[in-house]
Amino acid sequence: MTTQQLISEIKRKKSFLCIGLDVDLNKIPKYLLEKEDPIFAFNKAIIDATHHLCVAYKPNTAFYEAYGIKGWQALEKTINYLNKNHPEIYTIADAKRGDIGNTSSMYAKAFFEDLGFDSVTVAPYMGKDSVEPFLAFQDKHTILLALTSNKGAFDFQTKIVDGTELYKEVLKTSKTWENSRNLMYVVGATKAEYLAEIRNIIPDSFLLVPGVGAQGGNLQDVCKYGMTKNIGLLINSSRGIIYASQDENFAEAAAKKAEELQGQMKQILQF
Ligand SMILES: O=C(O)c1cc(=O)[nH]c(=O)n1[C@@H]1O[C@H](COP(=O)(O)O)[C@@H](O)[C@H]1O
Repeated sequence: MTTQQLISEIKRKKSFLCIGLDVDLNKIPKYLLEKEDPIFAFNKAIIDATHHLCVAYKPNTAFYEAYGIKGWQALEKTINYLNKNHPEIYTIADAKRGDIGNTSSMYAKAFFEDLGFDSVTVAPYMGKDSVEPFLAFQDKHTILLALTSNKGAFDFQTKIVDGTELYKEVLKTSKTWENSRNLMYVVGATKAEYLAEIRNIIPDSFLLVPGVGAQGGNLQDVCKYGMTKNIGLLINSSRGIIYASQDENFAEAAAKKAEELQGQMKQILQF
């Protein structure tokens, strides 16, 4: 999907919500465990109940890899279900990959060609030649970790290197890479106060902003400092939406949580 198509969908749905499909078998309703594929059954119910409220879904691959071959098959069924039934929805493989060039090319093929995701999250630590193989794919986005939502972000990302914070160096340098127009960036919702300075470096790029909900990030603050004339934000919530209830009504409960966030987004988009 192109950035322009994503912007059009955000305007049409009055939503820049991304729902994280981080499926933990210990947290889903017990009766689903009897199904042939509990993970896919859970995802399908969540997608069916929430697709009109969000513009993106983000399965974090850890939650699938943890269940071996069955988990990977559930991930494949989930992306196929989305691509077939809701091709207008933007899909993010949250895999946080990045390796030497020829290995990164294989990661990119896995997520863009084999699975057919619109985007994948990538760590910048190994530099230009580890990221450019992802950027080479047309109409696919590479979402680079810039300033993450966790406490450990202060271990390296905010350290001063050659007079500037490391995460700012990541933002600046990545703009010089080939096909950098295909970049988006991760900035944690818990770091909203950093967004004004981040926007000085990347005024127009889309940001994936996780950390609203379970991690305590605030939607209004993120929008105040991070929103652009083309919105420029995808706000993710995973646990705060998908585990709203462990009863049979779990999908309805998730939709209610998604609707609360989407309602706030609709208000913000009016101004
Ligand atoms: O890349 C991410 O999506 C990500 C980056 C980051 O800085 N912080 C962060 O929480 N995430 C992911 O976003 C999701 C957040 O989940 P909840 O805290 O349950 O909403 C998880 O899949 C995390 O792995």
